[in-house]
Amino acid sequence: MSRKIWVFDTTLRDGEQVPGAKLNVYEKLEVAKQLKKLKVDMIEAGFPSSSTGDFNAVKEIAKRIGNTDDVIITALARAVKSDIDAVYNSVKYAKNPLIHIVLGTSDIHVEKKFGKSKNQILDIGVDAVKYAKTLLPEVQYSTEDASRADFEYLWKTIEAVVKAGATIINIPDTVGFAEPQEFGELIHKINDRLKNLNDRVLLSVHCHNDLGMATANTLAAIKNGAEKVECTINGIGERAGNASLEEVVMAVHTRSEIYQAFTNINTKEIMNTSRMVSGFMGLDVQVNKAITGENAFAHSSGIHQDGLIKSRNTYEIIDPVTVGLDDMELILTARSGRHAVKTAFEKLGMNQFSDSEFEEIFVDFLELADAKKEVYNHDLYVMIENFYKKVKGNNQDISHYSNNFYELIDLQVISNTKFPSASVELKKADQIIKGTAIGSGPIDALYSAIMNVCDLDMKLIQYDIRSVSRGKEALGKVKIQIEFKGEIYIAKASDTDILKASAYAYINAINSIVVDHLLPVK
Ligand SMILES: CC(=O)SCCNC(=O)CCNC(=O)[C@H](O)C(C)(C)COP(=O)(O)OP(=O)(O)OC[C@H]1O[C@@H](n2cnc3c(N)ncnc32)[C@H](O)[C@@H]1OP(=O)(O)O
Ligand SMILES: CC(C)C(=O)C(=O)O
Ligand SMILES: [Mg+2]
Repeated sequence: MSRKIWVFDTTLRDGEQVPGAKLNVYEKLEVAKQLKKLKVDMIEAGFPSSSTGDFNAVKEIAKRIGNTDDVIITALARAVKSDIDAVYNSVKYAKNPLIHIVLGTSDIHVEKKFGKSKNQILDIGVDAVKYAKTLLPEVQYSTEDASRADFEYLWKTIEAVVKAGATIINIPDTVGFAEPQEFGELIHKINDRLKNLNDRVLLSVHCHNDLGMATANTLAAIKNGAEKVECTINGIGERAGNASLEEVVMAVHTRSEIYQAFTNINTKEIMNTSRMVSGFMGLDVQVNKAITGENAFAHSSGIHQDGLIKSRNTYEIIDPVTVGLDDMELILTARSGRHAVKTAFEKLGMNQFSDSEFEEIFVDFLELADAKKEVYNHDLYVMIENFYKKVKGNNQDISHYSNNFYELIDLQVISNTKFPSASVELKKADQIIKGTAIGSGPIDALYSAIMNVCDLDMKLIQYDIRSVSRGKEALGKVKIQIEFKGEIYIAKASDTDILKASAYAYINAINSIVVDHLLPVK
């Protein structure tokens, strides 16, 4: 029988422990609002005793996001009265508040961190739970560093805090030391004893990714009786991060026959949540990251693209729509094969060529792809038009399409503190068009100058630049998102000159808009 797995999101507490990822109260509220849309069961909103700012953020989240029955709001406390008071005084505004207490259980923590005996630490933990219970009925106890603790002491702690009133027992693999088989066995043993002791207490896990096994350990725990999992969006968190929410949830969703479980998560909100967290925290998502990485649903090699065109399940185990994307992406590169290229032409309504003509076009395609890395739809128009010009003397219907695209001829950008300015020269059909602009910075000036030339009402909503190689000749890779008439256009370009890369990316986006909205009717 399928059972529910409770999803506890700690992006705003463990996730926020990432250096530089600190959010202000407004950003925390926005993320919490989005987590509610994602339908997580519990939100750990912060560590209220750490600063007045965090106390206020937790309080606002409790008031504004915790005001309905469908979400539990919690925050973390040490086994210290003032920390517990801070949690209580901030989460108490929620409809369903929970106090979360953490205290070490391994010999290393007990002896080295606290310099106390095991019995002393046990008493501190029990007293903390008893005190928290005088404030709220729901109390979670985290046995920090449980995976490195002596098992009988760990169990003695669990038994004592459950008797003191803890309603959730959380087993953390605090330093990501556990291995899936071993962690599964640990959870199995605890689950067995816990169900005999008090079957209303929820068994939870919290895994870290130091050896890259946070997701695997969390899933092993689910198989062995864990009822609640602690995760973060994009797997962010202390050091190598936590179990990634999207990976755990999509594994349970995709392989439910193995886990015999389900979660309440609205998977269609996964990408929105990932992008918001990455944007606010300034933490890029690794391109090949499972589920939320830029390439997770992008296919670029010919054999895969051919398989996908014939039947999507050849290389696709999750429909991208399930996680909130529009569709899979077939990226045309020099590794693409004939099936993918032909399909791309067909999608643009260009399939009037014979097989032998296509072979010639495909040679041109490979030449362009080798030079340009990624080939866009507007490149296909230009390519086909050039082909017909070459072989048939420019008398085909489609020959007027490329007259609508823009090409960069030259640019000059002056960056100074007072008036950063740019001038550009673009080509459209046989015309050379020039534009100038000032801006708040060099890229703003450059993009304003191009926009003046193209006269399109579009909005730049994201601009990312990164270096993709080392040294003086390093390539700058620019990725942008543009909004035009409510649609989002993503475009990329790379060049050793970052201003040129920025301009090429912008012009790629503009030409994609032209393909969709401004080409003459076929
Ligand atoms: C595994 C985890 O992720 S745990 C959560 C980690 N998160 C954080 O640390 C949140 C941010 N932290 C902070 O703002 C601060 O460290 C505070 C407010 C918690 C404490 O600040 P300070 O009082 O200045 O103490 P400091 O951080 O230097 O040292 C920690 C103290 O707490 C004690 N402590 C650590 N964990 C616990 C615990 N779970 N229960 C009780 N005491 C604890 C330590 O032994 C040390 O005590 P000592 O001063 O008697 O040696
Ligand atoms: C507070 C606890 C659950 C924690 O973050 C850890 O042990 O990693
Ligand atoms: Mg942690």
